Amino acid sequence: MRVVISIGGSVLAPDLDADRVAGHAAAVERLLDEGCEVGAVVGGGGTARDYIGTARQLGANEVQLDQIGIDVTRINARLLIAALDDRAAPSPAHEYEEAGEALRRGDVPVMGGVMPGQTTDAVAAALAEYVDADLLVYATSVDGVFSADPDSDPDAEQYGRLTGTELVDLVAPMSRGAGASAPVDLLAAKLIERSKMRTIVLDGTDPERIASAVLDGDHSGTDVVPDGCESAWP
Ligand SMILES: Nc1ncnc2c1ncn2[C@@H]1O[C@H](COP(=O)(O)OP(=O)(O)OP(=O)(O)O)[C@@H](O)[C@H]1O
Ligand SMILES: O=c1ccn([C@@H]2O[C@H](COP(=O)(O)O)[C@@H](O)[C@H]2O)c(=O)[nH]1
Repeated sequence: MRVVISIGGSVLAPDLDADRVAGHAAAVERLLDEGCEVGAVVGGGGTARDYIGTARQLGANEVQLDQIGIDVTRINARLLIAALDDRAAPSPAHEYEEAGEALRRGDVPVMGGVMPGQTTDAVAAALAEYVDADLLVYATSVDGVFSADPDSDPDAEQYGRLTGTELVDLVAPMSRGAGASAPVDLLAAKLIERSKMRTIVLDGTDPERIASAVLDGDHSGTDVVPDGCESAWP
């Protein structure tokens, strides 16, 4: 199975804890040992938001803020690369072709951001489409997609399953400024919708959950399925 895993910065590096990063690398290595091909995309988390917030106060425009965010995602990507050692390509891929070549060589390509105006959610969706992945997993800080932000609305209800179009409709009204938070960004949702990519959004704070979802289909997050698909898996 070929899988792309998007690891939120708030999941991989809410602080600088080597054991946490090593745990995520170990989950990726377990997938490799089970015969999966893995591509990884890493987000910027709270560190990116802190830098973006400070630069916004200094008058930076949104593209400049996005560029700062991209730099932080690439630093976080380097942490995962360090933990994966010789199983990863040695530096974060800046382009999908570069990532695809690493995957063909048998290395794990690790990407951060690539261009302003989006988040690493979209990078992961584009990489998954580019490499014809069988599965895309978003490991984020909440267990799936909810009817409202579960961090601020106690009545938010989790969706067990959504179609690509339902996901697009849900995230379309959400903020798109640099550093914004959403289960996935709008471009990612549109790429998932058009590629009919089998996608899971789950709580990835325990990296073993990511491995279980990929290897056993065992998770408690949200499945995103192609439009018109009645069952969880096409
Ligand atoms: N409808 C919703 N369903 C799920 N999460 C939502 C929703 N609306 C807002 N969110 C927020 O989205 C956040 C997850 O996205 P966020 O981009 O902040 O983190 P991430 O995926 O770990 O990536 P990173 O921290 O790198 O940006 C959750 O913490 C949650 O508060
Ligand atoms: O391709 C990209 C990826 C990211 N950004 C900017 O970085 C921050 C942090 O990324 P997250 O994926 O949200 O952790 C994001 O909010 C964007 O401002 C980008 O511009 N392009």
